[in-house]
Amino acid sequence: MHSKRGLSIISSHCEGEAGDVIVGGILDLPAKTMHEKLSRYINEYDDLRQLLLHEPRGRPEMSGMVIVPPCDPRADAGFLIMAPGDWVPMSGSNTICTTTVLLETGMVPMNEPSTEVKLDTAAGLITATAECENGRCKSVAFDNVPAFVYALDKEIDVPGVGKVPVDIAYGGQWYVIAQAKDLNTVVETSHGDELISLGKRLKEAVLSQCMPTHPENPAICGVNNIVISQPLVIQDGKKSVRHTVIVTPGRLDRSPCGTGSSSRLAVLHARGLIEVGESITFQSIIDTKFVGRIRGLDKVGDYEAVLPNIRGRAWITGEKQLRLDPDDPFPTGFVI
Ligand SMILES: O=C(O)[C@H]1NCC[C@@H]1O
Repeated sequence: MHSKRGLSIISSHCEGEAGDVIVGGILDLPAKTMHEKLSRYINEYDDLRQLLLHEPRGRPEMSGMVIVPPCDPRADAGFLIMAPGDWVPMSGSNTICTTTVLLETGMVPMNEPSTEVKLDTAAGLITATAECENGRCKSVAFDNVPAFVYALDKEIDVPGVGKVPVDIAYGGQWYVIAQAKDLNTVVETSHGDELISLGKRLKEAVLSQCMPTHPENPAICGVNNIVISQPLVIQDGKKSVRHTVIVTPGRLDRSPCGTGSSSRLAVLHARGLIEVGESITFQSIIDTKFVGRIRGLDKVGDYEAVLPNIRGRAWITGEKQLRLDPDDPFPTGFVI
């Protein structure tokens, strides 16, 4: 076997959402901040993202993480997130996958019954706490970066639907949140193609009207993904909401989406629907769950922000050595 490139990968999934964690075969690109490091990887290693995530090696329904040295001295490790459409500053399901891989492979020492792991990301420092038993992570809860609302009830003209109110919020990535009933749809897998098409149209329509921009880092701007939601339900005093997230360039998140759920915590708090310390269950389109909680309040620039905590579980699914044959006609894969 002759290879031009090789990557060592531990594969995993978090609540159904696949995340491949690259543990070897890619060198660090030193930088002062993780966001600068992310920019260097985008400029110098985007071929590796395409190699891993595009067909025939990858598929749109997965992400890839690169473990790198952190820039913040408080962190145990850094990681950068490759999505099928681009690189993103933060991801919830992938934080849970990465924490699980770091602890279950011994890259970060595991302590039972719980281990705290500090992870440096391009969005900021994340603290993950894993409940550990017999060498395994039984759950991972992470303190996300502050989440805040950019707009509530913004009227958007969606082609083929008409005017619908949407919320726009940041939770580590930028989200547009719409109600399924306003789009004449339901959050069910049988409506998958329709949900993806609506998500793409919504994203384009929002971007033609505004450009959400992070006040502390203007490079974090635009719209990453779309949340389409069923109404919030209160049963026996417990709050839950079923939603799906249309991830760029157009596929459904299998998990309840940690950054999307964080952005929803900011919106729910702004609407007076959830208090600090209260929990809410976010349910994905395949019925998997994250538990979200607001652990406190903060400010980001002039925006009132909430401090989200998101809990879920990941499982390691295998190990692989990805190779690039010098004669392979698809060194950066292909997208259909
Ligand atoms: O949990 C999340 O934040 C995400 N899952 C895949 C797409 C998003 O990054």
